[in-house]
Amino acid sequence: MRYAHTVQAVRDAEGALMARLPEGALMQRAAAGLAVVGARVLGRVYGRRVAVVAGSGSNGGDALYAGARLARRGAGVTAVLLAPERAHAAGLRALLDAGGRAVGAAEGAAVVARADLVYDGIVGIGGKGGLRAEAAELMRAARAGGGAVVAVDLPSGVDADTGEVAGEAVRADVTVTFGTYKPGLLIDPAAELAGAVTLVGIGLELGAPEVEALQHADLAGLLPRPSGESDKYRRGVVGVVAGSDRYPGAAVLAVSGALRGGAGAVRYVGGGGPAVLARHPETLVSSGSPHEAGRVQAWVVGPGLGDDARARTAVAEVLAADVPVLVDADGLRLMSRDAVRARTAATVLTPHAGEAAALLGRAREEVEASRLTAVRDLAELFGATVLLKGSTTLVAAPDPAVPVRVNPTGTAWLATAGSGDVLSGLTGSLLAARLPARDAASAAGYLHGLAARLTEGPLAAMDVAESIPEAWRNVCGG
Ligand SMILES: NC(=O)C1=CN([C@@H]2O[C@H](COP(=O)(O)OP(=O)(O)OC[C@H]3O[C@@H](n4cnc5c(N)ncnc54)[C@H](O)[C@@H]3O)[C@@H](O)[C@H]2O)[C@@H](O)CC1
Ligand SMILES: [K+]
Repeated sequence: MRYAHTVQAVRDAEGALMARLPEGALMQRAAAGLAVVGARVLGRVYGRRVAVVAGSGSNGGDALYAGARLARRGAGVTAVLLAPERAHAAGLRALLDAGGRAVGAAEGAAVVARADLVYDGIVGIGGKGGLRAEAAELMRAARAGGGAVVAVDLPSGVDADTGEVAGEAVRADVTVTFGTYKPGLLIDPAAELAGAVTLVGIGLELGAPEVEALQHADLAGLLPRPSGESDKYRRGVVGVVAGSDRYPGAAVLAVSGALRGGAGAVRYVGGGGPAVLARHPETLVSSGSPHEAGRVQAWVVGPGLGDDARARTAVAEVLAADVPVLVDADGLRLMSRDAVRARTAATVLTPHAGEAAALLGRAREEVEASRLTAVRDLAELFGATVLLKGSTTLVAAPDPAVPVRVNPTGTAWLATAGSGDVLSGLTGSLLAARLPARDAASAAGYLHGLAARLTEGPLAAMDVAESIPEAWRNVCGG
């Protein structure tokens, strides 16, 4: 698991550790890691040009000490001080002692433009709001110059706790973060600015994370494996209420996701039966109402369902069932909040940003800019597990004390019609296999993103479904 903690949690852990360590020890650990990564980025240190853009806080101090380490190895290091009178005094002294030099911001543009490596030590977890004009201009010159930009702790200008970007922010090639990931390094729009993120341990003892990201090994532990005694009911039967005479494709895609999620059988209910059977003859198809379809251990309702009276009744009926339910797409528009809140079995909602915006009464842009807030608010409002789809897919549990999961897999090619239908079927299948809601949603998001990556390049939604078994093998090793 990869964990991300809030600024407050980092500050608390830092305070506890600093009380036991000699002064400056933590900063030296941070600077050592920063210099190692800088040297790796440079390849050869001796004779290379390094610029250290330093603000007034400890973030600048880390960068100045790292600059001193590289200067001792023969790099030509110049600090560009944004607030010369408030620069980290001991860090600056170390750099000058090691043979580096320092200039003010006015001379900085030429320095960063020529540098092979630029450290962004403008602000770290103490930063508020976007970059100020002078810093923004300097970092634009750095990018135009073509040297590698290495952000110290996080790209300056991004919000560490939320991943929001209020104004201009640094676009880094590499970010070296200390002690733990910060939510902003994992959640867009900020995550996209962080480049490749390296974690440097500094010995912090941290409590519960704010955000976490599953890794391969976590997933292998979560996914169901059939045993010798498994029959279809033990493995779980998932019911899919999706598609319609007009939109049979969504039914086919949701069923194809469900068939590859480890459930023992898939029941399909709705008007898309002939299309489903043509593609997936193993499906148990019926055209009546959900309650007449026979036993299921979980329901998926909504993709391509339309919004007529029959669709509305089907959503209400499924929500009244005492088994886990996933609601997607049209189902999100047709469901009643009271009906969702009244449920005792798990509910999973899987909106994209536009659907989340409609449910919250916010603008879509606001949801995209503040994804962490949006997913938490939705989970609380509906008392449900919410998977918010998008460039960084997030999964929140109704209990705000539970960490939000951010999906580390996926590709921009996934933004294609029907890929959400596959995801809903896959998630429903894992619910039927009795995974808890948050695990089912985050494991499905992971497999779905991995399956898309494995198809390498432009893809159709059915390609994603067909790559799920390979993604599963990739995770579980067979
Ligand atoms: N917390 C920890 O455990 C450790 C922290 N370290 C470093 O210390 C950093 C935090 O240091 P600080 O608390 O001094 O805070 P920062 O260095 O992040 O920034 C605070 C300073 O920047 C100014 N500032 C805030 N927003 C600004 C903006 N938008 N533009 C320009 N200036 C702005 C503030 O007035 C303040 O002077 C971490 O990010 C990390 O780099 C490391 O030395 C290692 C240990
Ligand atoms: K920074």
